[in-house]
Amino acid sequence: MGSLFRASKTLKSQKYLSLLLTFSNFPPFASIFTLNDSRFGVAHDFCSNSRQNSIDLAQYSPERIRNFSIIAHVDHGKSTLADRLLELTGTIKRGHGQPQYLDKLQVSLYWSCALLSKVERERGITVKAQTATMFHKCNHNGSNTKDVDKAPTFLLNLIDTPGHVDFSYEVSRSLAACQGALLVVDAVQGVQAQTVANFYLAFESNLAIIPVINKIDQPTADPDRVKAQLKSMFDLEPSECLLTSAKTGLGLEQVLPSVIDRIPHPPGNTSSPLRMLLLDSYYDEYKGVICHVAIVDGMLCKGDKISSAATGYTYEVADVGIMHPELTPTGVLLTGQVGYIVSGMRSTKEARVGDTLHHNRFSVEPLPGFKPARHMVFSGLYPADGSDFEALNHAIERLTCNDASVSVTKESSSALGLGFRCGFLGLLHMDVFHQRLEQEHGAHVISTVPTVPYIFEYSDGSKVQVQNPAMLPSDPKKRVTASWEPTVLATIIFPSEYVGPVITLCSERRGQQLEYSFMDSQRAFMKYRLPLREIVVDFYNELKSITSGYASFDYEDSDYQESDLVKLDILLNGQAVDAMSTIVHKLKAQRVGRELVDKLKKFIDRQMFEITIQAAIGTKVIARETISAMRKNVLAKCYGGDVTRKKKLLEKQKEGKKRMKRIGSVDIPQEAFHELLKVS
Ligand SMILES: Nc1nc2c(ncn2[C@@H]2O[C@H](COP(=O)(O)OP(=O)(O)OP(=O)(O)O)[C@@H](O)[C@H]2O)c(=O)[nH]1
Repeated sequence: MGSLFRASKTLKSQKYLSLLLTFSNFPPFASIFTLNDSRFGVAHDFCSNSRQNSIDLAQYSPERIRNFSIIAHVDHGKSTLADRLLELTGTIKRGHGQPQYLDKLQVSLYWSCALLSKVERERGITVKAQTATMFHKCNHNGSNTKDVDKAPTFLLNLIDTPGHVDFSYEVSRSLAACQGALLVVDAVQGVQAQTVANFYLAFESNLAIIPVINKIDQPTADPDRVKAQLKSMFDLEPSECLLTSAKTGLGLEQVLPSVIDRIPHPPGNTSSPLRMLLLDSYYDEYKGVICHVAIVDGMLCKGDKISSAATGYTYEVADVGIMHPELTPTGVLLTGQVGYIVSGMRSTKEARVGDTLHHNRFSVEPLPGFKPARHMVFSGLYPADGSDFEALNHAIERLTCNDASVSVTKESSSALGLGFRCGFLGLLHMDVFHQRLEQEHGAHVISTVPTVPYIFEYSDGSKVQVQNPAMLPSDPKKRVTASWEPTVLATIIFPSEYVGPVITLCSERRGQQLEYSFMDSQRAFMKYRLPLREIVVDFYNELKSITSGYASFDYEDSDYQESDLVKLDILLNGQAVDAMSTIVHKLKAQRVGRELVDKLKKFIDRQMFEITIQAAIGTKVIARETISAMRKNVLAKCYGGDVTRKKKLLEKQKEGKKRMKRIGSVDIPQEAFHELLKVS
């Protein structure tokens, strides 16, 4: 056997060796790493790359690995806590001068991510989940030891998650690589809507949950109240709660020992053929596509040939390593470890999140993937100047390289020319995408009223999903016989004194109350089924404003419900502007039509001819406004003189204006489109 090992020093011979191992009784080499420590040095020869690197991952058998995530409601302090843990383990320097390291992880290396991170910092939110590997010396029972040298070192993979509801998809994919989660709750605000949503995501994924009550340094912090809430809502024991201040560092020393003690190690099988889960990917100018992966079974070495279970494509691993916190090559990744690979994929579209990658010489049972991202909001994006179409096309391609959750198809509008129909995870996601288009690519875009995916049934029995109001047929023979709209299950938590206004708001938005209770004497908890269309535009802002900013809100997709939907057209001088059409509930059509017409009147400048603005359902006009024409004083040069001459001049002007109205096109400023986005 020894000679067999020696013969396998090069990567080339590895291929033959693995074949030999498959047909012999020898355990495949991955198992050697964990079964017998004394053999590590020998086994290393299989993956000669691992020796070239300063970090030797062979020391970290699954028992010495913990993969965990930090989940919390927005702003409860996940990123700050993550930063402190990175500092505590020496992964980053204390006072590195960049607040929230995980949010800006790739700034120095990857310009495209840097700008995403700029958006994140400007808005103070996490958009993209990030991973960092840390090393921490600790006793097996989780106690920090005084005799540091004797304690084993653990490899900890920390996955930061976004807090905003739009990105709960990111949260669920981060959780797939974890065995435990720190559930961070603000000691002042207590349990909020996303705390509930994230708790259930983690609970359903069978993760060990460690409650962390953060911000205890705040003068109004009330950790006992939060402990009681956690007990009553999630049955989490008060004695299990950690009390911390990520800002001052208070209580942080208990966090990592608790992670090691309470979170199980990754369960994978070291001796099985390689199975790794593709968690995320992004495009780098120099290296190409970089994939974040979790090794579930077996091991991966640089130079290995791998295949995708989803696409069947084969790749050669050109680089492999961990995020420590920048990309750090290790040449190898072993069972239970989380890291990155560079494998020559041409575009992130080949890197399907949730895909199983395996050695191409073995066929394996694919791992359960994630739910694919569901696009909740669709909007048309058009270049403000039609000639910039190619530039916008290029900009969108570049952006979607790093954000595979945006769907893009080309479309054209008679009013705006060629453009794109894009699907987003939510309104914030759409906003962030716009902001990036403008900031990173200097693109000036006009976006159309956001819409949700409706389903329509026609008189000929066909059923179609409609993401663009312009897709509804104008052919009167093809009548709509039934329509359905997507709904969400919304969780709203707010101070009890605002119960009245919240119920009013939800009923105005056609909500159906499912649950209503009090978490404690101060906070109410409600569950509503709401049409998605009603929350994509301005619901959250309005909820915040009626509750003085204290309400929190989260939602999950639910079923489609039958609904009486109509297409509302906007006509300028009798011509429908397709880019301004929208689909609304019949009961709301009158109000929305009136609002749209009023808004447009404010934003369209007076022109040399009269402009009529109408809102119509089919041929029935339901709202109308007129912008009077600018009048040129054609009589300016007539001093006194014959009255018939003046009359003649005025008649001529009237004729000219008639012609203009007919042939003149109305200039619609960009702001008019932006204002329309806010009408719900
Ligand atoms: N007083 C106090 N402030 C804190 C503490 N932890 C975080 N903060 C502040 O709370 C704010 C939000 O912190 P973040 O770490 O960005 O919160 P987050 O949960 O990561 O937010 P998202 O990334 O948007 O999901 C920041 O202004 C932090 O400085 C703490 O322990 N005490």
